[in-house]
Amino acid sequence: MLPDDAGQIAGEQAGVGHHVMLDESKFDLHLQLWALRIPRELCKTVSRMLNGYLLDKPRVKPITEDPSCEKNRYMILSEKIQNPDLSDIPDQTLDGVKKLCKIEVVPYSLTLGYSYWGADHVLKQILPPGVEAPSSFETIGHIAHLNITGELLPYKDVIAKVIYDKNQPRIKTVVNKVGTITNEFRVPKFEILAGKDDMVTEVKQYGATFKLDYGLVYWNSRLEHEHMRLVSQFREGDIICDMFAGIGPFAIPAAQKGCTVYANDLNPDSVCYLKINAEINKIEDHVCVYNMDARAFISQLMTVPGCEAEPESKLLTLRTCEGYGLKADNEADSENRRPTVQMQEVLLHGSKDEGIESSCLTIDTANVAGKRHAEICEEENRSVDGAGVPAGSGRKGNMKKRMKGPVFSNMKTWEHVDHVIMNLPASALQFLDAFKGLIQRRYWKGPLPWIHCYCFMRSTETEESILSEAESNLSARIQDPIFHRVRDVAPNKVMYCLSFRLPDEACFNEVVTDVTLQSSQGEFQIL
Ligand SMILES: C[S@@+](CC[C@H](N)C(=O)[O-])C[C@H]1O[C@@H](n2cnc3c(N)ncnc32)[C@H](O)[C@@H]1O
Repeated sequence: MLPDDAGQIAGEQAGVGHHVMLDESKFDLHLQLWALRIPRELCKTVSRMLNGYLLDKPRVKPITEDPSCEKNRYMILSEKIQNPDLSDIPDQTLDGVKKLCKIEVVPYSLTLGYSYWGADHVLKQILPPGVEAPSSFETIGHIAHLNITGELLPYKDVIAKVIYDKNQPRIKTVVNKVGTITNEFRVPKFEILAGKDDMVTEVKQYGATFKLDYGLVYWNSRLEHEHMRLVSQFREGDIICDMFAGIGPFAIPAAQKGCTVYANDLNPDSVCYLKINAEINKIEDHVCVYNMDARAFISQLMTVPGCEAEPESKLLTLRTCEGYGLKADNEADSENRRPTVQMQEVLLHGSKDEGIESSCLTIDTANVAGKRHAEICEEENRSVDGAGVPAGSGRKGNMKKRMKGPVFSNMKTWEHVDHVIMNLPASALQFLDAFKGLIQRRYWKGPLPWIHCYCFMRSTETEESILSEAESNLSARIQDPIFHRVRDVAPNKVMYCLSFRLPDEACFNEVVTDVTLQSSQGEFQIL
């Protein structure tokens, strides 16, 4: 199909070594054809009559302008019509045409160039025999993500150029993943191979829009179905904690569904885009964004703040002291009764983020009213320790915004949460220990949360071994675990979602937490 010297393309280009150039002219295929000059008004009828004898090539129209006269058209004949006497066409067909008009045969040259051929075809010519062209690439907005390794590496630039050329204007940037992901934010390193150096893009998933910098945050379009599968299990009004939220592919659709979402990520860039996405999708009132380690995050949400715990604490302090033969110091200063997990800076601030800083401050509690009847304790929460309340920069303007109407701080996450999402498959199982002794029974209302913990299962592992790891980290038996196979990540590695109801014994802390007691020798804490 390609011109005679096309066979040399691979050899020549491979010979250049690590910088393979693409000579587009090598792909030109010159065809010497015949065409009929036909009055334009007869073209439709004649093309029906000549069905099977006209040029039949994808993306090439067999009827074209006659450069010498605009009243006529050229009808390009197929390559199989070799002679200008048209002896390759049956007389009967030709007679039919002749009855309509005089037939004039003209030579027609056609060049099918580089732009004509598809990417697969071009790549096949470029790569040496036996070297397989990349069959597909991941698309993230305007970015094409390639994973070129091994024997294809010397051809990476030329492959990228072909993919760019053949997919523009949709694809504007072609990148290649470099090395394996080692950083905790799960962001690969990329090199830009073709197109513009612009990693900020937008993707759509089930009606939600996500803006992201593909070079700075984690994103995997292949998880789209999983995001939706999980969110479909949530109900309007549910309270969701997303411990590893990324830029929000669970959090945003959950909020769109009317859930109240506490979304956290350690990567400040992910958090920045999470807030932007909450804004873009107009659900900033339903998403409260945190930027901290997942353990600290869940601990902070589940810890009963001092203002709530105080009366109980005093009572329990007395009881405990009886048990331990200690004298309670009910006058112990309020500082010491604070939860051991301290409030951390949550929202990004600075002028850049000002517009979205109030994103979690005006939640419509009507949505959750049916499920939660939280008392308003906003001021106390803030003044004592603010657990469960996202901290702002402390600037006056923000405080003002916070005072308005029903807010996220009305929520008492230490009383109820419906679902916890843990999508950090490489290590989420190890984070399950964060739930040990976290929830206080006397404050909790309703069933314990569902935990959706993502993990990888290697060929040496089984559902039983994963479950046993989860149980060991929780220090509790898991009842009725549900394993959902998410996707095959590598030949011997499968991503799973392990869902289970947090077991009672994993989390309830019967003994007083964070209550500082005074012994005769001095002060100590029971944890
Ligand atoms: C596999 S990604 C999942 C992101 C998102 N849930 C999704 O489905 O696209 C894991 C995320 O966890 C974040 N992460 C890693 N370690 C963390 C930690 N210790 N605490 C909180 N977030 C963490 C990373 O920055 C990353 O965005």
